[in-house]
Amino acid sequence: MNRNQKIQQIAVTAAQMREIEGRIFAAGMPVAALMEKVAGLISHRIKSLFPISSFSGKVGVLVGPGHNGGDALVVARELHFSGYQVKIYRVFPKLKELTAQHDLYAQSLGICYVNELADLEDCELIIDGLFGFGLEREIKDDLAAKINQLNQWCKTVVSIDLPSGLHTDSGEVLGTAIKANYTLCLGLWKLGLLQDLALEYVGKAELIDFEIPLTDITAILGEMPLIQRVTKEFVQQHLPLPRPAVTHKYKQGHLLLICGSRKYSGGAILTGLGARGSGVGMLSIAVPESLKPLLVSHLPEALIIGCEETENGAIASLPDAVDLGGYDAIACGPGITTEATNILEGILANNKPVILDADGLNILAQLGTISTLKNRQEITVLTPHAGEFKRLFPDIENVQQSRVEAVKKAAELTQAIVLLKGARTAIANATSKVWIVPESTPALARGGSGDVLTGLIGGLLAQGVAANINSLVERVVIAAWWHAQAGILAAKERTELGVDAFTLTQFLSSVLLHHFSSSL
Ligand SMILES: NC(=O)C1=CN([C@@H]2O[C@H](COP(=O)(O)OP(=O)(O)OC[C@H]3O[C@@H](n4cnc5c(N)ncnc54)[C@H](O)[C@@H]3O)[C@@H](O)[C@H]2O)[C@@H](O)CC1
Ligand SMILES: Nc1ncnc2c1ncn2[C@@H]1O[C@H](COP(=O)(O)OP(=O)(O)O)[C@@H](O)[C@H]1O
Ligand SMILES: [K+]
Repeated sequence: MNRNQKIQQIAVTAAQMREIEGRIFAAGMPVAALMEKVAGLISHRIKSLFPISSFSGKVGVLVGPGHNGGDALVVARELHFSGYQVKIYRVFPKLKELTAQHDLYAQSLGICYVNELADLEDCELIIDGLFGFGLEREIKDDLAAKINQLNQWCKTVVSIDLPSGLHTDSGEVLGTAIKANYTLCLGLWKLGLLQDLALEYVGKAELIDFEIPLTDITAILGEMPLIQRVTKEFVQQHLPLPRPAVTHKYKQGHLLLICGSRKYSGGAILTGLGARGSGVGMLSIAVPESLKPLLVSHLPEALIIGCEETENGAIASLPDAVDLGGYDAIACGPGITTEATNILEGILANNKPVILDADGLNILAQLGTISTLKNRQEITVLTPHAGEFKRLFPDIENVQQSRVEAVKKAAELTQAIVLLKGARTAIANATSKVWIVPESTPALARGGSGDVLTGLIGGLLAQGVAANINSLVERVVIAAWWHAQAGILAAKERTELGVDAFTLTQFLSSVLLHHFSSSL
């Protein structure tokens, strides 16, 4: 794996970034030299994103009191030298020493300084250098009002490091925050940029690599950082590809899906199609007897097991002939309704990897037996969205404000793999490792797309079990990435409104062709 691939996998908190920078400075790198280097890279990127020939060249630069403001002043100077018409708006009279020096120099060059935010209204491009990872307190009063005013303007805004006002770790808005079109994140991805709460503010985000030595990164984060961004390279490493030349269907995993009811029949089909997309060797689907013809017509390759039904058309029991021990993995939940309680108890008592979603999770919450999950010998995967998560873990607070912390706690509590769905899905296991899927699309915010994910996870897990892979969490992680990428590809072809769950299943193999065709 090359340097870029390695650093793309890392996400850091403000405290970790400070420690990493501290090592660089302690090793002798002058702070001023680093600022010059970093801001040089930022200027270069801004010049290529917004060539002076492509607009009026009028740029407003917001300067805060710390080194984020220092970066902004160096950028202002470089853009000025390149012919842009730069106006600097310094928001605070008091500046950190290095920032103050750049401020003096910019003044000496005759760069225009303005006294009011309103004086930047004729600028087409705004550079946000108010706060970076040093923001400690809420933004209030006058400054908050100015940021809100700026957000009302239809300007292109580039934020340095992160949009000013966002909490570096949680992505929470501290009072108010700048809505950026671009965020140029410096050195290493800040965790907050990967949180649902931040997304409305971040715009397109990219990493500006200023060559932090890998030794300094590993000294603080370890060889395997506890929080990882899921990258294409990671996925490629863990996909069940290429298949062994000599194999047969049972060696490629046998997955049992337990899903559907008279009321929710489509969920069973979508879960089945998600599993189909995984390439799993054998697929069995247990549904209420009356759904059998429907399932056979949609998934002719699957073994459809008709089950006795309750009066309301939910699965009452699995046929005696079904031996749960005969499957590599069992996924249960989509559309089963909360009547199927005994089914859930049965599969949890069985020692096979289990994936629980939707009503499977709701039953678990009703039973109040979440704490018994930690006694299971085999892995359990829980895939809640935020609502299901709150029902399952009522004692874990602030789920949306602190998704990474929440998912970590849930995994510790249950010793399960917990996947918290969202715009930036986060997955944790009992060793406190967290993976975040850094790219997705709101096109997926539609009924049924979660069912597809359950089937995909199930199929990848079953293949992993059949292949005797000793760590299976990666299979869950790659399923979440694959699912999100299918949404992205489908949205590119069909627009964000064109990605119904069935369509999503049709894009699963396109993802592999799109990203990995050279090695398939
Ligand atoms: N040292 C360097 O040369 C480098 C600097 N970088 C830049 O430096 C930034 C971090 O710099 P700093 O540690 O100076 O922090 P910031 O520039 O993010 O801001 C900290 C300053 O803002 C003040 N402050 C915090 N919250 C406030 C609030 N709500 N209202 C008013 N004032 C508030 C603090 O007292 C402090 O003076 C990074 O985000 C990045 O832009 C690095 O990325 C690259 C290397
Ligand atoms: N705004 C969004 N951006 C990206 N992905 C989203 C967004 N909203 C939902 N998703 C994804 O869509 C899926 C929805 O799953 P879920 O809520 O279980 O729906 P359902 O039960 O109807 O299938 C999840 O994988 C989730 O991560
Ligand atoms: K900023």
